[in-house]
Amino acid sequence: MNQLNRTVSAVTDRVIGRSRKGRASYLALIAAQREHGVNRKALSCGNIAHAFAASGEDKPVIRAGRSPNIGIVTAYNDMLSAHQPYGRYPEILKIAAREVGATAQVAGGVSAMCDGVTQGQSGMELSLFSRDTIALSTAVALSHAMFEGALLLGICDKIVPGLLMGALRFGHLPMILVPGGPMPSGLPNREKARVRQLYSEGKADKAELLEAEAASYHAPGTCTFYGTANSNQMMMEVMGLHMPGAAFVSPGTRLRQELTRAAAHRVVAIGWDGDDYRPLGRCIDEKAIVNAAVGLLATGGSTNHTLHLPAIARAAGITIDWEDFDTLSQAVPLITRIYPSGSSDVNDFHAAGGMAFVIRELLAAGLLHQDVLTVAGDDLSRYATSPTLENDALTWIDPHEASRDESILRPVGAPFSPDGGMRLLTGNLGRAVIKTSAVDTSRLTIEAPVAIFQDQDDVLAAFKADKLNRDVIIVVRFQGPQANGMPELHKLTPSLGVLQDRGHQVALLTDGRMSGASGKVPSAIHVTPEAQTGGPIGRLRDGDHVRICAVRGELAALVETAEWQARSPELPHAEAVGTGRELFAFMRRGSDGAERGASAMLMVAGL
Ligand SMILES: O=C(O)[C@H](O)[C@@H](O)[C@H](O)[C@H](O)COP(=O)(O)O
Ligand code: SF4
Repeated sequence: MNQLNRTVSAVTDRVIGRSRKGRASYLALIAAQREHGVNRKALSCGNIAHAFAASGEDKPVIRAGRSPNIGIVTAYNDMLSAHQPYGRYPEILKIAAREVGATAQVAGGVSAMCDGVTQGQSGMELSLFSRDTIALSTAVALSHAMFEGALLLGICDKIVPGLLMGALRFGHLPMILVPGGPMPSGLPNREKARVRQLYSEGKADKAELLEAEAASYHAPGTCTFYGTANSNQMMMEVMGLHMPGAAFVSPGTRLRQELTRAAAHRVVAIGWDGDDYRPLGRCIDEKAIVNAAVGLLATGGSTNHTLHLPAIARAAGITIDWEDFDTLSQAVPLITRIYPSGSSDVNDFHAAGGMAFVIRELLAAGLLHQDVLTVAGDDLSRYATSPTLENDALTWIDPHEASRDESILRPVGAPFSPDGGMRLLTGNLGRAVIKTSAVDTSRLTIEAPVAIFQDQDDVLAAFKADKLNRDVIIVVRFQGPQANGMPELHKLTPSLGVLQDRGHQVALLTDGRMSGASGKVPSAIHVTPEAQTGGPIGRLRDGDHVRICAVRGELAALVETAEWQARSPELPHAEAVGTGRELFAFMRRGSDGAERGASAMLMVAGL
């Protein structure tokens, strides 16, 4: 085992120290759940009869109660191309469970929003809190207590974080995440983005734009850019919660089917009464959380995980913050370039060596904890191998060196960038996050006058009216969790990209979010405290000069101190209604700050 990198070790110790109390009570909870919780043996005859009434050919086995019964929590729907393949998974998993003398039942379904369908629409204001809704639905599913293990079917943005946040509260159960894989590559992401920029300038019409979009998003499977969904898949590998190498194998292939089948077999093998019991709550410990952050930084993953990883960690009694990301970022090199940080997509990445290469490189450099509890074993190097079929049987091999493409994957010793490009910004405007891996190095410091907006549509109107054709920092505020649910403002990307391509110094400053697919325009996002709670971003006035510097980690309003202190922030905005937003008012009002993960559910639960 390689010597652990000093920074990774120090951050891990910091996280362990900070989490000591929370983690101890969490481990006590899951131990108590296992010993005295409501488990199948504690259910009444009536409870169990209701549970197996419709179980068909599995009824005698479930009724006898002597074989493991696996709960399937599924995020299937037809809105997410990534989740569409899940429609057939319950049947596949039930058959696979029977092959090892077990049974499986769908414990429950969870909601799943496609952020691509809601991007730029009012539905996006439900997106972040759909994560906690998924966590709540996961708890409802598992509260049937009929299960000695669970399989979690989820891939996209808020779904994996939500599934884990809910499932961790049943962390005494062994669980495996079961992915579906990326859609085949269509129109390259860069070409799609080019047509979008042309359309935003009126140089392409709606028919051309729809043609490009439909050629890019064209089949079942996850979108092929490296956004939050595919960052989730990377994280599940480095946290050891998938079957090794399952992340980016294509849907509808024999290998995908065998990996899905193997997950059902494996969750039984690591189950309740076996001698290889691997409960989820022990797999997700401080080392796994730090490994997830390292994987995110090394691959240029989605900024959304600076919200989701703290939230997942809290559900396991662990606290990680933006200082930890920032410190790790200075020690973890960027070793992959996948759109928006490069021109290749996840299929190219997978074909070039993919996660097996990344994990092998990071382990060899001591940047990942190797001695971790995973669903596949006690050594993360299991995930530095690639699944394949040999004589029709699933096996794992060392990744082929030959396929490595230096434009996509680099060794730790010769990275694309010496740092992971996820920085913490601090200053008199509060704290924010900026991702630099997709930003040209000439744009890491932007100092310009601000143009203040309360809504992304107002920005687009100003752009169309040619009012932004200059050096400018676009401020979109009242976009935080308590204001309107902290939507992604990714719809701004094409227009801001046009301004940047015209040679202007352009940046975005917001208490909202960006998509994991956003990239080239420097954006200081997740500003906390948010405007809605009186945060200093609310004091900015049109024309103020602001400096955003990702090199020094600075976020500063260049306003004379006395003047700055004398200003009062803009008053909180009225809450929107429509598209169900009023139903999420309790989550907005109870939400804590972005750096804690923006969750009323966790905050009120005292987690
Ligand atoms: O964080 C993310 O990765 C995004 O939320 C992503 O899931 C979303 O779907 C984008 O909106 C897709 O990109 P386009 O909107 O550019 O198609
Ligand atoms: S990656 Fe985004 S756009 Fe694609 S299916 Fe998932 S949520 Fe929808």
